[in-house]
Amino acid sequence: MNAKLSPRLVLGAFLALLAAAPLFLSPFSVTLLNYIGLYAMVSLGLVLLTGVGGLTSFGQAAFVGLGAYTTATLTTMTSLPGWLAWIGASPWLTLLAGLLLTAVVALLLGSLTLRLSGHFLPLGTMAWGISLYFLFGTSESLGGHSGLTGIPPISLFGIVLDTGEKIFYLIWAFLLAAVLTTQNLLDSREGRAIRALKGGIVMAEAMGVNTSRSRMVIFLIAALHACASGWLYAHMQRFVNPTPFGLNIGIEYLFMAVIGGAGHVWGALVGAGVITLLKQWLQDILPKLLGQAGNFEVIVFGLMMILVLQRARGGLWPLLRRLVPVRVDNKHIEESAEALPRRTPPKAGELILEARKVTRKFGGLVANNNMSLEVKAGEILALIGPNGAGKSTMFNQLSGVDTPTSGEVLFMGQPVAGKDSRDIARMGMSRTFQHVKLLPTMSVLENVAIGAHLRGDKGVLSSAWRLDRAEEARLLKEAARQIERVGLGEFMHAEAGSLALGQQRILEIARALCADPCLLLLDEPAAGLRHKEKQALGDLLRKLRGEGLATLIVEHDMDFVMNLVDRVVVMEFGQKIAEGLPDEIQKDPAVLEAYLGGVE
Ligand SMILES: Nc1ncnc2c1ncn2[C@@H]1O[C@H](COP(=O)(O)OP(=O)(O)OP(=O)(O)O)[C@@H](O)[C@H]1O
Repeated sequence: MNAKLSPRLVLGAFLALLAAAPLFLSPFSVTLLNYIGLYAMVSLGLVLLTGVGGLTSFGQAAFVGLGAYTTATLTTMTSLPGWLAWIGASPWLTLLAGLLLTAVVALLLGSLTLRLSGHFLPLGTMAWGISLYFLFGTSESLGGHSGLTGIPPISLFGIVLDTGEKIFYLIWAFLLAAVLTTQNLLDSREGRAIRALKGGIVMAEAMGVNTSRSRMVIFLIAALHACASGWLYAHMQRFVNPTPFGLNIGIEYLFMAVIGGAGHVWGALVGAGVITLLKQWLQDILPKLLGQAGNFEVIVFGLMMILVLQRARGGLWPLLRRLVPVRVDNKHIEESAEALPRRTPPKAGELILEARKVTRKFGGLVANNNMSLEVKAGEILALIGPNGAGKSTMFNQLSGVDTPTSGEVLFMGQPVAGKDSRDIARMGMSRTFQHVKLLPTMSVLENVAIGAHLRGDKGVLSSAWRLDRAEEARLLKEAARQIERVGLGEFMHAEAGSLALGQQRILEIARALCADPCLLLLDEPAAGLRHKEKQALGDLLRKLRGEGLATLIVEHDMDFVMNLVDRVVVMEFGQKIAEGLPDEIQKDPAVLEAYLGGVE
C-alpha cells in the first residue's frame, strides 16, 4: 500500500524531534529522557537475549553495576596501581576497561549458566545478579552501601558534559548506535543464526550453525550494552551506590523489554519510555489517591504485566506499528552478486553413504537390526516400510542424530558416529525433517538462506557495522536461486509460516540445497503435497540426480517412490526384507506380504 510511510522519513522525524528536545523541554523532562535512554540500552540487550534468543535473564542490572563501578572506582582513585596507570582517570579509557571486565565476567558467567535449560537459566541469572549486587554493597573499596562520590563528568571534544542537557546527546547517540548495530546484526548471516535460537536449534545445528556460540554472542552483547549504560549513568549521576543494580531493577529491565515488545529492537525504547514515565506518574498520583505513602506503583506494574501477557504478548511495539503504518520493504536480491563457490562434486557412482550392519536397540526393543545400505553419487535410494518398521530410527543413524548400538555409518568414507550435526553438515550432508522445522515468522528467503550458513564467514562485528554486505548479497542470491529452482519464487518474501504444509516441505528442500550438499536426506518429502506439486518435486529430484547428487528418501507414497527412485530398501520390524529396483520390489512376495499387500 503506497499510503504507508517511508521508514527513513519516520526515523528522520524521530531524530529531529530528539535533537530538539533539550531546547524546548524542562530540565526535569530531559533528565527523564536521559533515564529512558539509559534503561532502553539495557532492555535492548534483553530484546536480543530474551525476545529474539529466548534466554531469560534477571541479572542484567549487575552488568550495569559493573560498568558503573569500574568507572567510578578508576576515576576516583587517588593513585592507580602501576598496571592500570594507562587509564589515567580518563572516563573514555575506563569505559574500555569496564567493557573488557564485563566481557570477561560475561564469558565466565555465560559458560556456567547458558548450558542450563528451562527455568534453571533464569534462576542462574538471579543467582549471579544477587551475588554481584552484594559484592558492590559489601566491598569497602567500593564504598559499601553508601557508594562512591566525586565521579568526574565526561569530556567530549573539549566540552564538559556536566549537565543533563549536555550528556543527553551522548546517551542518545550511544542508544541509537546500539539500536542500529543490533538491527544490522539481526539482518545478517549471524542474525539468522541468532533468530533460529528460539525454537530452531536442531534445524540450525543441522545447517551448520554453532548455536552455543550464538547464545554466548547475544549474552555478551547484552552484557556490554548494560555495561555502557552503567558507565553513562555513573558519569551522569556523579556518584554510585548499589541500589540501582539489584535484582528488583533487573526484573524491571525485563518488564521493559516484554512490555515494549521483546522481539523488536525499537520495542526496547517503547518499553523503557512507557515504564519510566508511568512509574514517575504513578509515584506522584497513587499516594495522593490512596492517602498514604508507599511503593504502590509496583502493584500496578504487576497487574500491567499480567494484562500485557494476556492481551498483547508481542508487547506494545506491534500495536504502535499498526497506528503508524511504516512501509516494510522486501529484501533486495542483487542479481549482479557473484555466485558462491561450490564444493568439488563427487564422481558419478562414487560411494557417498554406507551403513554397515547398523543395530539400534532401545532397551529390549530392536528398532534397527543389522541394517546395511549404500547410496552412490547420482542415484536416489528410497527407504520404505510400514509404520513402526524403523525407518526414522535408521534415518537418525544415517544423519548422525543418533548413534548405533553396533555397526557403523560412513559418509564420504568417514565414520559419522561421534561427529555433531555441524561437522556432518560441513562434510556435505544436508537434510529435511519429517516434522517441518522452519522459522515461521521469517520470510521464505531468510529461512532458505540459513541453509547457506556454512558458505559465508562474516562475523558479528562485520554484520553490526554492515561490512558484510557483499557476502550477504551472495548468500541471498544463492537462497533466491534455490527458491526459484524448487518453484517457490512467488512466495520469496512471504512469511514461511503462511505457506501450506506441502510448500513448507519444498522450502526445506531449498534450504538443504542452499548448503551445496553432495548427499540429500529427505524425510517424507511428498507428505501433504498435491499431485502437481509431487510431479514438480519428482522432476526436481531427477534433475538433481542428473547433476550427480546422491539422495536418500524415506517416503510412504508408493506411486511417488516407484516412479522416481533408482533402488529401494524395504524394512519391516527393524530389518531389511528386500532391496532392489522398483520393478523388482513391487513384485517381491515378501514385500507384497509385509507392506504392499493389496497394492497392484
Ligand atoms: N527413542 C526411542 N525410544 C524407544 N523406542 C523408540 C524410540 N524411537 C523409536 N522407537 C521405537 O522403534 C520402533 C521403530 O520406530 P520408527 O519411528 O523408527 O519407525 P518408522 O518406520 O519411522 O515409523 P513411521 O513410519 O510411523 O514414522 C517403534 O516401535 C518405535 O516405538
